[in-house]
Order: sequence, then C-alpha cells, then structure tokens
Amino acid sequence: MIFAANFKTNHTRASTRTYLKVLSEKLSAKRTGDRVMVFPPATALDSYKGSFTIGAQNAYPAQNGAFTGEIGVEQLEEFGIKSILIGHSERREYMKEDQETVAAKYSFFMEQGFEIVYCIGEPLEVREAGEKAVADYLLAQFEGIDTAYEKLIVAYEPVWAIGTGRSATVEEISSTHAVLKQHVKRPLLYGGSVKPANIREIISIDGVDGVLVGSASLDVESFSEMILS
Ligand SMILES: O=C(CO)COP(=O)(O)O
Repeated sequence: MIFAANFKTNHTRASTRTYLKVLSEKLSAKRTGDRVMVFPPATALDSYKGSFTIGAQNAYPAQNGAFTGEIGVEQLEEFGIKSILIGHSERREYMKEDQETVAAKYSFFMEQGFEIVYCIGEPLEVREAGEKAVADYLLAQFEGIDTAYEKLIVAYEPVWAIGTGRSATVEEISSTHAVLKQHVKRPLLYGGSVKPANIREIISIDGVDGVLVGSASLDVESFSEMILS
C-alpha cells in the first residue's frame, strides 16, 4: 500500500521538520512493502532522512529561468526530490491549469525521470449524472498523458469528496477504480476525506493500491495511525 500525505498550504518548515522526525520514528513499525510519501509546501522542502519519500506539490516545467514565483528542477534537485504531484483538482480549479497545461507539465517531468502522482477526479454534477459520465470525464483527464510511464502513480480524488468530510462510498470507489484499472495499469490511489475511521475499509477495496490524504495527514499521530493500524 502507498500512503501519501498532501499538506497543501499547511505546515511551516519548522513544523514539517518536527512532523517528519516523529513520523520517521513511528515508521520503524511500518509493514514491509508499504510505502509512505509526504508532499510538504515548497518552503519546507529539504533533504530529510527517513523511510518516506518527499515530493513536491507542484513545480514549473523548466530547469530554471525567468519564471517569477515558481520553482523548477534545479530547486528540487538541491534536495534530491524526484517525485511530484501533477493535476490536483485544486490546481486545475484555482490556478486554472487546463488539461493542456497539465499534460505539458506531465511530459516535462516524465522526461526528467520524476515519479509522478497524477491526480484526476470529477465534480459533483458529473457524479450525479451517473457512472458513464464519470468514466468519460475521468478518461478525458488522461488526454496527453503517457499512462505507460513506469514511474506513474494515479490518484483518483472525486472533487466533491475533498475536504468535505464526505468520502466516496465503497461502491463508488470500487466501480470507479475498476473502470480506471481497465485503462491504466499503474498503482491507483484513492483520495477524498480519508481518515483513521475509514482507512481500513478503503484500502481493503479491490483496485485500491493506496491513499492520498489531505486534512487527516496534517497531524502526524493521525497519519501514522492510518499507516500502522
Ligand atoms: O485533496 C486531497 C489530497 O490530495 C484530499 O484532501 P482531504 O483528505 O482533506 O479530503
């Protein structure tokens, strides 16, 4: 199983350091084969030691250059960071990243050999339109994406389940993952209101290879409980 924590715009450099120190101690009890990833904000990126992978929540598709406010590969390489989240619904929505932008970013980081956690997910109105609408919407989010890339991890995160406390149901996760698995033969994570109370149920669903956790990952006790329970 893959347990990934997306801090979003939470935690500072100091609190991330403390968090990862505690996490590292807790992970001595981790099951062999389980994998832990943490995506802190850009200002907290560093070369941390522990049995987890640190990734970037975002970066600009360039080595370096005149891209005010952005970080590129050079800034990630300083800390040995080779994992990145691409396509998160919050970036698609608030930062107006369209499919073309997302696909260009994906191709760039793939060429750089990064491990990519590629996020897809449908809004509520699409979910309400039924399973066929959901499948069409999600598959369109693979436009321009090389799904055969060996360092790709896909994260299915229904937009209506993110930060709402309302996770998708077991049936919804199960049927959506089954559809996605027919198209993409890579690990598939579920994200959206995953918490200690529902994690076991979610990771026991067929076709779920792990989770991408926001709110419930911010507290190290809660995130470690999810990994170790
Ligand atoms: O967006 C998410 C992870 O990328 C999920 O966020 P929540 O766990 O807060 O719903």
